[in-house]
Amino acid sequence: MTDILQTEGLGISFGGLKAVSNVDLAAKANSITTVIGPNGAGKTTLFNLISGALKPGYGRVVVDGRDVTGRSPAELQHVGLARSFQITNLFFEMTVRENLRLAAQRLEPVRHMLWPPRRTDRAARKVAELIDRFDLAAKADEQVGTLSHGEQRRLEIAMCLASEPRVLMLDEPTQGMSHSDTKDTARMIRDLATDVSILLIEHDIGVVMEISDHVVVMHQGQKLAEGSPSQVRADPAVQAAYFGQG
Ligand SMILES: Nc1ncnc2c1ncn2[C@@H]1O[C@H](COP(=O)(O)OP(=O)(O)OP(=O)(O)O)[C@@H](O)[C@H]1O
Repeated sequence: MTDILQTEGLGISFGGLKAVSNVDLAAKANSITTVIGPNGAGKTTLFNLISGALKPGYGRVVVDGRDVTGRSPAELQHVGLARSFQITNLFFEMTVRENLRLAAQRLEPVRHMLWPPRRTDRAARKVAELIDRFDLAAKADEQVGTLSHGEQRRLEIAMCLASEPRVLMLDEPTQGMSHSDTKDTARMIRDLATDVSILLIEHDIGVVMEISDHVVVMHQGQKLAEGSPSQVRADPAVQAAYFGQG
């Protein structure tokens, strides 16, 4: 399998703090790569560096063989990298279908936007597919503000997929969810990896162990270990830095 996303010696410091220090990461196509680590380990900062929210101090970000270091989130969307910002991208007074329709809009060639009879085809198909895939049919015409927290989180992920990215970054997708919503969301994320490569930050170790193909452990800004879920779990350095905490 080829690497769809790589970081090479990536890092940034805030004053004297090495928040992310010289991190090499490689995510395989159509797999789930999960970044774990204790609070303050540098996971979110690493995501910010990859997704263009922060400019790296040094190092490179490569998506599908292209150097995209320092590009803006909008530019990265064009090379197929999308990041879910939890529920902050949702329009709460619009329906689920309308939210998805807006997110799918960029699938339409510009000439179709100017020619109404052809306009809806591809985006409408995508919206229908996402409603089905994310179990949102019963809520499709409800205002987003009336949905449960778990449904809103699922919709946010669905909206990221509307633009058909090749890499999807999810930052703690099960945070604040009930046990049953967590299980459903984990299953959906696992299913998604058949068509999109997923880079995940996840605190729920049960979810990490169940759905990850590859786990990268961060500690004090550095990559401490990586491997399969069971390899990482058995690593004494990881146990001391992370699992040993609980
Ligand atoms: N903009 C910033 N300015 C200064 N320090 C920062 C900034 N962003 C993050 N940090 C610091 O960098 C370190 C790494 O933070 P980061 O949020 O990346 O960790 P994390 O692993 O995502 O933690 P958590 O699991 O608690 O979300 C922390 O010490 C944090 O205080």
